Amino acid sequence: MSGVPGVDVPDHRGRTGLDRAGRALRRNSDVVVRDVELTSQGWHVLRRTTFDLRRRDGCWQTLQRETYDRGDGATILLHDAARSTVLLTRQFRFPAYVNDHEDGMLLETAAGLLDDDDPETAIRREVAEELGVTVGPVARVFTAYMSPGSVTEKVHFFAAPYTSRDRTGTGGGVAAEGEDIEVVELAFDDALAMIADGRIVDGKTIMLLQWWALAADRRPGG
Ligand SMILES: Nc1nc2c(ncn2[C@@H]2O[C@H](COP(=O)(O)OP(=O)(O)O[C@H]3O[C@H](CO)[C@@H](O)[C@H](O)[C@@H]3O)[C@@H](O)[C@H]2O)c(=O)[nH]1
Ligand SMILES: [Mg+2]
Repeated sequence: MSGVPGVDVPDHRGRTGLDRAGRALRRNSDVVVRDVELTSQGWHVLRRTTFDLRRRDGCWQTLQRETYDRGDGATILLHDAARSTVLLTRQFRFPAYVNDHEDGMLLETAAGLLDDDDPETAIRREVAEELGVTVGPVARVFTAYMSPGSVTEKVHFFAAPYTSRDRTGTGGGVAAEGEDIEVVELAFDDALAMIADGRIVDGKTIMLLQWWALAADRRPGG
């Protein structure tokens, strides 16, 4: 078959070859990729991959798995150790709203997709766009697959100090892309309490706040 958007002719975002991801993988001799089908190329890409997997008892089995590919992302915890505050975002998230969240308004650390940037460049861009903050040095914290059974995305986690002087813009996100982001400053202890009582329910945000709590003993004046 030819003339398939995203496969051999450009789709609405100019992409081709979207069915090729994974075909050449050889790193694991217990895995043989048989086929990759493009099942959807909307904003992001959904594939169905058929592969053989050698089980631990040596028997081979054939599996099909759907994989959602939206690229990699980055996120950052902005903290003011002197005032014991953190700077977060609040915005509407439809996937949470459609899955039981009361109003879909989620508190999160600033985050975004890398697009074509390296993780540090991307997170500086997102912090400026979403929080209106110009950050100095950022520290790499860790990198994590957030939903490895179905989503390819790796998220690069960062942390950086901020002060009120670094709040050089208003933030809010890119209105032309439909973003409407409230900048929310919280006392760190309140943020931890909000994890416990369910007012903070975003995974990356919980990870970074708990990392910051665990690191307290190692901080000057911690
Ligand atoms: N039209 C359209 N635009 C979309 C769509 N999906 C994403 N976008 C555009 O892509 C932008 C994504 O904004 P980012 O700031 O780059 O990403 P994010 O949604 O805030 O953060 C994502 O990345 C984090 C880290 O990787 C994730 O942790 C978080 O869950 C989230 O998915 C949106 O503002 C929007 O313009 C879509 O289906 N349709
Ligand atoms: Mg974002």
